[in-house]
Amino acid sequence: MIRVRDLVVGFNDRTVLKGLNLDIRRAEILGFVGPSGQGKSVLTRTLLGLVPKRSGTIEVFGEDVDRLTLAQRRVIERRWGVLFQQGALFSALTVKQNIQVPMREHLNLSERLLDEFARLKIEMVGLKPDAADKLPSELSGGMIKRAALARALALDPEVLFLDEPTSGLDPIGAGEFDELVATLQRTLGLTVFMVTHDLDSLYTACDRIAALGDGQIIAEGPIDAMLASDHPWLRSYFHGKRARSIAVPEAAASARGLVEGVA
Ligand SMILES: Nc1ncnc2c1ncn2[C@@H]1O[C@H](COP(=O)(O)OP(=O)(O)OP(=O)(O)O)[C@@H](O)[C@H]1O
Repeated sequence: MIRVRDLVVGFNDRTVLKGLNLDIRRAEILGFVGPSGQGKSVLTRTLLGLVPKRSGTIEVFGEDVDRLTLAQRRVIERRWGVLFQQGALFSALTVKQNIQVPMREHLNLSERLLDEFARLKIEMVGLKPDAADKLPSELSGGMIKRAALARALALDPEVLFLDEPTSGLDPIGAGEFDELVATLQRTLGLTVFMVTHDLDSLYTACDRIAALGDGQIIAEGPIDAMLASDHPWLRSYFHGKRARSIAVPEAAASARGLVEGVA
């Protein structure tokens, strides 16, 4: 779906991505991890064409992005949806109006259809219908994320880019959001690229994980491959103190389930 080869991206005298290779496969949820400040957001923004690359190739839907005309580029932009880290809803617009922004930009629809489609997206992300006319300031953190997701889905994208979608949510809210993304991915056949620091998301929602370190992919594969890696950062990330509280060994987890079940 997306193929990145030898990608180099930098700012002034700092090179952030140093010959990075990555494939995002159709209909998978790919989790993207790595230490802070390594360039996860920079990669996302480069894939979206918001940051220029120094060299390398990016193919999206089989097309080399360097060879696209402006019109072709706009067609591709309609095929992806984006949810940035800072929610980024327009604060002066209601949820419905926010969702309709990309629709108005790319489609020529009647007001009646715009309302109908917005209503549908609101329902898809599990918000109540009355959320439509609320302003972002009237919503909880979890509802804002859902509204931003509804806007990312506005044009029925094939690929969804999520930059730390669960940051700022409590564990229950984060878990519910992961479940929502996984359900939407399955029912709509979406391809999802998700930058995350959330270990729970990696365990429960992601089909594959790619880890960034020193400007390149240091490991790529299902969670088991991450757990087996002996790269120092991956070891401390997946086997550290925080990780151990989540990655309960299976036997212990089922035993605990039994005990809780009895109680
Ligand atoms: N527009 C820019 N101009 C100059 N430097 C930038 C720009 N955007 C990002 N950088 C730098 O690139 C590096 C990577 O930043 P990026 O935000 O991608 O990290 P990250 O891996 O997403 O971190 P985090 O996990 O903390 O969000 C940082 O050192 C950042 O300062």
